[in-house]
Amino acid sequence: MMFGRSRFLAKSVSRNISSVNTRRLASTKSLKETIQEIVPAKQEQLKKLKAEHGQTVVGQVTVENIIGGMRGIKAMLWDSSVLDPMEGIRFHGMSIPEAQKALPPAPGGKEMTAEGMFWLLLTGQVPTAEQTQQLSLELAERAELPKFVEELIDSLPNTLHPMTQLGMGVAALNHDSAFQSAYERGIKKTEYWTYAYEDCMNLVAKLPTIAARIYRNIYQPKKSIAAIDKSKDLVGNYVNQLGFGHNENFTEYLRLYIALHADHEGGNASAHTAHLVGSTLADPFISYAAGLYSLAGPLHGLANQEVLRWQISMLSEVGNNFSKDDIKKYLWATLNKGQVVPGYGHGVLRNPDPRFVALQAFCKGHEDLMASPMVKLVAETAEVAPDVLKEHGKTKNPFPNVDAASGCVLYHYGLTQFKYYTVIFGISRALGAATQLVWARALGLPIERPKSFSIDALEKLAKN
Ligand SMILES: CC(=O)SCCNC(=O)CCNC(=O)[C@H](O)C(C)(C)COP(=O)(O)OP(=O)(O)OC[C@H]1O[C@@H](n2cnc3c(N)ncnc32)[C@H](O)[C@@H]1OP(=O)(O)O
Ligand SMILES: O=C([O-])CC(=O)C(=O)O
Repeated sequence: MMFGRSRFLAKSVSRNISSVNTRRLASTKSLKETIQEIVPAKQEQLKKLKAEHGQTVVGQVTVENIIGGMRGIKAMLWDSSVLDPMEGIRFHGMSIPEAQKALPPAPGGKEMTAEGMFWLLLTGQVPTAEQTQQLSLELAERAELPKFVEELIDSLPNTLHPMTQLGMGVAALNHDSAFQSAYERGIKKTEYWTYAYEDCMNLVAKLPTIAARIYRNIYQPKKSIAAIDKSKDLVGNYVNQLGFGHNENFTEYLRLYIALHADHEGGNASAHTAHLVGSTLADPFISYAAGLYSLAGPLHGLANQEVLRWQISMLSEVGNNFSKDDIKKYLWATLNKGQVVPGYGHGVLRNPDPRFVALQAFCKGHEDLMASPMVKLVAETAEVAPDVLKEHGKTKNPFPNVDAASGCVLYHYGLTQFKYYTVIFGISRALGAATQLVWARALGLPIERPKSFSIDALEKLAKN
């Protein structure tokens, strides 16, 4: 039944969206077979592009671009998603609502899944329900951690930030890296991607197991962790191991959350870091561990923890019967202290983030969430903040980003430990980073190494 429905939707979606020549409904092939089939054509496309248009100018670089963190410079190759400043993210050309319609849900669910998004990012194709279920099983079979990684995580003090712990656990997985050992053996460059793929599958499969262990160790140390259930999808198992398996709404929310945060083109700090480290031929585990530490900064992924910290403190000041005026005053107090309003602004976006919109739509579809003071406060803050930030006059984008919305539902459902929130983002971003790591090796992309300038050299260049 689901097979037919998703097939129909996928066909209509692929007719409506700008085409990439690889997009079509996936066949009955496995994920690896599907990628294998696409690799030669992509390699050829890139080779031709370089040979025929290698010298085409795509933009100019100003002194401001260089001083301003390279924002605005178009300088990265990233196939899986593109961010439009006004419209937001598209995954292989597919907007968020289109992906929500096309990607098959988990059995019994409605939301798109991590597996469906991973398949779309890696292949540019919409998988069938059977293919995503097959992928779920494959990931579940890879989910178990090596004993020494469990012991490493268990040995960490519960005062160590969950993101620091996550990065350590992920980096330690490189003990068994297929890529690293194949490189040491001396494999051909054309074979790199298959070993990178093997590591990336293990990375995606084991990340939630590490993340759940960290949660239980820190916040529920006396409870045992559920075993992996091979009949569940990646998020189903993760939620179960977190101890929230009884709450289907929570599971569905995390499916949406993890699919939505997966990829945000190449230049965001976490994806870019993983790509940069991977370009040295470091294995996918240490490449992504580096990406996780980039995600752990408050201007990037850690903003979701900061949002909740800030909204909790606002709620304790304004009380449950708050007015828009109370929120406005609190916003000004934050700004007047010289602090940023967490969850607002963006390096590229110039409109409300469609991921924020999708998460808010989830809340609107659930009565219990609409009755939650925290969910209500987050929604009303988003109505008030843009005008305040416009009046404040600094930020180029006064609208909410995804981090403004992501934590309030977790909080409502009882995952109140906001220092943990970025870990969930980290599980998701692996899908995009892993996609790039596989394709960068398949396309033989070189080590990344932009040129830098000293202030004196720039000054001289500008004066001449
Ligand atoms: C998943 C994600 O990573 S989404 C982003 C998550 N981060 C946050 O929500 C943190 C709050 N937001 C910010 O700090 C910023 O908007 C960023 C980091 C996201 C983008 O930074 P930039 O590209 O430098 O933003 P922009 O060019 O608009 O900044 C101009 C000025 O506005 C300020 N500004 C930007 N956003 C905000 C904000 N939310 N509140 C107050 N001031 C802000 C900047 O600090 C900067 O001030 P300065 O001139 O004194 O240095
Ligand atoms: O695109 C960015 O710079 C930040 C962001 O929203 C993300 O990485 O999801």
